Amino acid sequence: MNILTFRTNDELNIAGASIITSLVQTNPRAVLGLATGSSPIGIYEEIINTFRKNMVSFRQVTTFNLDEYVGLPKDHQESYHSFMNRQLFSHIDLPASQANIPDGNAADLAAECERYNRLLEDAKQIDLQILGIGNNGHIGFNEPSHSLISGTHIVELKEETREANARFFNSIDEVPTHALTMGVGAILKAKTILLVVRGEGKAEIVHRALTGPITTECPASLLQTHSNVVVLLDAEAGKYFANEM
Ligand SMILES: N[C@@H]1[C@@H](O)[C@H](O)[C@@H](COP(=O)(O)O)O[C@@H]1O
Repeated sequence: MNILTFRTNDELNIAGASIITSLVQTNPRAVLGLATGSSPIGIYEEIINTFRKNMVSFRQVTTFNLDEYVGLPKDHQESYHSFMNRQLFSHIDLPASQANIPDGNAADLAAECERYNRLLEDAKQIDLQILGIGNNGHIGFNEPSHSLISGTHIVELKEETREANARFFNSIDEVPTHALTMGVGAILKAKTILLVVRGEGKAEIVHRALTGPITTECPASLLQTHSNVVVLLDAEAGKYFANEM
């Protein structure tokens, strides 16, 4: 595992974006796994800057997003469809037909999970998966549990996750109770995983996940079993690693 701590957000964003853009420059048909949340936003901004300088094209890239809320209209400000359009897709040349996000409004959610699993299988392997980490150690929306699910599935969000995400809504009552998420198996199948964590609030959980026991009660701890994980931390999130590097 390659754990990097950055003094400034700019440095972190440039490093994260350059890992992704150099992958796409060398492999224009790369398959990218994308994440929402506040952590990847600065990296997406840097990717857009690189695109605007005509240094990279996403025309042949395929993307898979990790997750989506159930029952939130696609055009709701906080749906992950809206998030991705706002933060990345509307600014680059990725064809809409190659950008995959689970449909949390599908009439048959189980069939939607199957459809998403099939798309992932057809794509063979995600070349690079961007990840954040939840306050409770979740990845995507794979919540702590006594067992984890490998494929895309419906998940009931933990109260603490709804509380953490309530900051994006008018009140916690508006935060959906369920989501569709790629499973931990699909995430770990990615060739490279890029974990991005920012802020003091995440310092303890990211340290526990990467150095503590590997347990389904902290889904991010399973990243320790993957052979190619790059971790980008800001100084605050990385404070417990300071003595170890
Ligand atoms: N489903 C997303 C996760 O994929 C993300 O990692 C997490 C952390 O978000 P942030 O980066 O804002 O801390 O938020 C949500 O719960």
